[in-house]
Amino acid sequence: MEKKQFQAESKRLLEMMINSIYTQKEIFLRELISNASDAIDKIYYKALTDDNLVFDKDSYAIKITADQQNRTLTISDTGIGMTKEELENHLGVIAKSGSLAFKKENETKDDHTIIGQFGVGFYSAFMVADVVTVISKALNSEGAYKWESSGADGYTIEPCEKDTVGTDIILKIKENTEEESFDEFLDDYRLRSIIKKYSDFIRYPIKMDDEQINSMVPIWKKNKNELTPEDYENFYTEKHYGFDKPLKHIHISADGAVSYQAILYIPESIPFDYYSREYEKGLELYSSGVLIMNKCGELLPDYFSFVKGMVDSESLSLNISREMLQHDRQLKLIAKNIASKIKSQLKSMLQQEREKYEQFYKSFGRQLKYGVYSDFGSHKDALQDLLMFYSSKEKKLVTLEEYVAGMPEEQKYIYYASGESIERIEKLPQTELVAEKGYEILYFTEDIDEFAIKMLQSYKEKEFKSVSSSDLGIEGEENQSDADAENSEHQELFAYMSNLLAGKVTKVKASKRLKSHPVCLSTEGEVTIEMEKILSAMPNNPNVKANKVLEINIQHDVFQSLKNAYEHDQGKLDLYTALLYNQALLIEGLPLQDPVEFTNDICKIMV
Ligand SMILES: Nc1ncnc2c1ncn2[C@@H]1O[C@H](COP(=O)(O)OP(=O)(O)OP(=O)(O)O)[C@@H](O)[C@H]1O
Repeated sequence: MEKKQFQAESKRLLEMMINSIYTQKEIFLRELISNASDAIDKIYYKALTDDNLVFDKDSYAIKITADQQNRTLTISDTGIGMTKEELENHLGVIAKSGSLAFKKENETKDDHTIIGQFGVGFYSAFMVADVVTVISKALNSEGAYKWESSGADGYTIEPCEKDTVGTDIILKIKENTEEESFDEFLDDYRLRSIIKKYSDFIRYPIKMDDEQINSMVPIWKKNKNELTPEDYENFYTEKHYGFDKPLKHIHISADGAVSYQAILYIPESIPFDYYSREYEKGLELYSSGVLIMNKCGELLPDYFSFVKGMVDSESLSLNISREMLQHDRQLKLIAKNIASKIKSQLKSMLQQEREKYEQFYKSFGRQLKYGVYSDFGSHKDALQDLLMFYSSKEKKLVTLEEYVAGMPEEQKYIYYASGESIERIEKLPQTELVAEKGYEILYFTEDIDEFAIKMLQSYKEKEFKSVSSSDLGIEGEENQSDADAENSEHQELFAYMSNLLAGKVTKVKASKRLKSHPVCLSTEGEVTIEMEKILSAMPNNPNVKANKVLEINIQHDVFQSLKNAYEHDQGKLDLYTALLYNQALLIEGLPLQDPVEFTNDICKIMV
C-alpha cells in the first residue's frame, strides 16, 4: 500500500499543532466529539432538503469506548461519514475544513450550528495518540475506507469493512513517559469528566457503556418559564460555581447587535479567597454549546468580579485552538451588556428585596466601593446608587439617595464620620455639633470608604464632609464670631500650646463643635486622620500625614484649669497640654508616641 505524504506545509503545521497550539491535552476529546456532532448535524441538514432521507434524532449517537488492554480509545459516530476523496481532502490536508465548506454550501440557520471551521481540530488527536485510524462509511456510498496515520510522516488509505454509515476514530494511546502519563485517557472516570466538562451540551447523546454522559440541552437555551428556581440552583452546584446557594440568578437571552445567552449568579457568601490575589474573576465561555474557556475574565468588570456563571455565543471569533478569542469586539459588546444587566438587577434587588440586598452588600459592598475608587473614578456614576452606609439616625444601612432625601433644607453637606467600628464612631466627640443639629451622619468603617467618597466628591450636588474637618459648613456655626473672639482672646495661650505641640499639630484652637467633651482632633485639607492611618499601614508607607488641629472646648472646666496654669504654673500647662493631646490621639485610635510618658503624666496629676 502506498503511503501518501501530507503536503509540505501540512507537515510543519502538524508538528506545530501537536506541540504548541493547545495548552491542555484533554481537549482532543472535545475536538473529536465536536467533529462527530458536526457529522450528525450534516445528515440533519441533508434531510431538510432530501425527501428520501428521514432524520430520526433518536437513532443518532456518539459512542466512546476505552480498551485498556490494547490502549485504544474509540470515538464512533453515526454521522454523515467520509468518502475516500473526503478522507483524502479533509484529513490529508491540514487546515482544510470540510465543515466550513459545508456551512457555506448549506445555509445553516437554526440552532444546529456546525462547530468546525479551521480544519485542525482532528489533528489534536496526535497529542495523545501514536497512531490514529479512521474507519468511515459515507452516506449513500457503497464501500467503507480506512485512513491511518502515525503523525507527520504521512497516511494511508485502503478499503475496509463497515456496515453502517458513520465514522470510527481509533486512537492508539501513547505509552507513558517519565514526564507524562497518558493512562488517564483510557480511564473511564477521567473520560467521563472530560466529556462533562467540554461537551455536556452537545445535542446528540454521548454514550459510554450505553450510558448517556452529556445532559444535551443546555439550561440556558431553555425558556425561562420552563425553569424553576431549583433548576438554577442545581446548575450552580453542578457547575461548582460555589459551595453556597446563589442569592440571585440572571438569565439573559440577547438577540440584537450581538446574540448570546447567559446565566449569571450573585453568590450568597464570599469565596474564601475573594479578597486575595489568588481569586480569579471570570465567566465560563461557550461557543455553540462547547466550552471554550473556564474563566473568561474580560466578560466581567472588576467591580462585579463576584459574579459567577456562563455565557454562550455563536457570534464569537475564536482562534484556532478555541482557547482564545480572536477579535474582542463581540466580547466587549457582550461584557458591556452583561455589566449593565447585573447593575440593573442589583438595583431592583435593592428596591424590592432590601434584606437580600443588604446580605449581598455585606459580602460584596466593599468590592463596589473599590469599583467607585478604581480607574480614576470612571465607574462612579454607574455604581454610586448601589452604595450603602450605616446611618447615625436610622441605625441601619441607607443609600445616598435616601440620605439626601432626608436632608433638611438648610443642610449643605453630606456628613460622615470614620472609625474602626460603629460603636467607636458613636462616641467620637467630633460628631457632637452635627448630631445636635439633627443632621444624619454616615459611618465609615471600612478602609476603602473615605477613598471612594473622595472620588465621588458629591452626590446629587451635595458634597461630602467629614465631621472632623475643620470647617463643618454649618449655618450660623455656633456663634462663629464668638468663637473667633474667644480664639483671639486666648490667642497667647493657644500659641503657647501650639508651640509645645509643634510638628504634631498645625494649631490649637477653640472648638466650635464640642459640646460635652473637652478636646478633639480635627483636620484641615484633603487628608483625614482615617486616611493617614490606612496609608501608613500600607507596605510602601507613603508617609502622608493629616494636618491635625487640636480643638479645645472652652466651655469645659478643663479650660479653666488650662488658663489658671498658664497664668500661675507653666510646668502644669506643659503637662496638661501633653495630656490633652494624647487623649485626643487615643479618641482617634491613633498610637501614642510614648505611652510610658503618658501614664507617668497621669500619675503626676494623681499625686
Ligand atoms: N467524525 C467525522 N465525520 C465526518 N467528517 C469528519 C469527521 N471528523 C472530521 N471530519 C471532516 O474532516 C474535516 C477536518 O476536521 P478538523 O477537526 O480537522 O477540522 P474542523 O472540524 O473542520 O475545524 P476545527 O479545526 O475548527 O475543528 C472536517 O471539516 C470534516 O469535514
